[in-house]
Amino acid sequence: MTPSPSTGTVLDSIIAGVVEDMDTRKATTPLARMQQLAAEAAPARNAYDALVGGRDNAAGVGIIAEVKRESPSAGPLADIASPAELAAQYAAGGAAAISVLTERRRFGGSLEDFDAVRARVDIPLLRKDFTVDEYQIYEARAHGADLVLLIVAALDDTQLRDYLALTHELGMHALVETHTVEEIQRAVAVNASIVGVNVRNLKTLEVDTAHYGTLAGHLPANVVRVAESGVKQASDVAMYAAQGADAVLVGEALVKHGEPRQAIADFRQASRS
Ligand SMILES: O=C(O)c1ccccc1NCC(=O)[C@H](O)[C@H](O)COP(=O)(O)O
Repeated sequence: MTPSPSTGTVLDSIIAGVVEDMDTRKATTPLARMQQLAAEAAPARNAYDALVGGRDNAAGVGIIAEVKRESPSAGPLADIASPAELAAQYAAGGAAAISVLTERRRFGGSLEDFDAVRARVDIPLLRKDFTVDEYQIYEARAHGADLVLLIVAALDDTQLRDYLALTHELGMHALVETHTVEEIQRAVAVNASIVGVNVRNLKTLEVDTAHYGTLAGHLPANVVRVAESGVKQASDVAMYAAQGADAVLVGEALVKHGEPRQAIADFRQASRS
């Protein structure tokens, strides 16, 4: 059975704004032109390989380090004068990939931030947005993304399958984000290869780091397992790694940290057992 798409009020309101903004961009750059730009972009980097490296315990868990200016739950997080410089610090600290929020209204992100980061670092980049239309997937590729976010709660099964197929067709991977056992089952049913469990409930914004451990047993061994959100310190990363996470997505703790490069090195070190 295909559950109805997002019912959470926060998620619904974010998506409504995302669609309005996307329609404005479509008026400037129609789908056909965006498809052409995507086809002309340099080939995507292999984000799957970069993240599966987190299974090598000697290297420590993979860190997906996020460029996040603000959020619906916390408001303004950090005055990021140069997303490119922050990303360079992340890469120097050993991040496996970088996530750049491009949603404007609630996260203060933009494709300009994404472009600045893309121009500066050569590791896989996640275009972190609320994907609800194929246009955004072509757009991500046109801007040099290697990875897009597909939130299961925001998509019906047909969209999930089609958007994952398009992502792969364009040479990218998708981080398929879940929050419940049923959503994991839906992700697995479409053969998602990278599955995230977000410990932040996007309907209530409640964060419970114990939630990853509750769901981890439902993640098949053949997918790259990503624990998302809630990291405050290195011990949180160590906990996710001990529960089988191959990679951990960290936003707030890194953008608020005075030394993000060192923080990532510490996170990776803490996850080695
Ligand atoms: O961060 C939020 O408040 C938020 C609200 C509604 C939808 C999504 C939201 N965040 C997206 C994320 O999942 C996080 O940016 C990411 O996992 C990093 O989380 P954190 O390390 O807790 O900043």
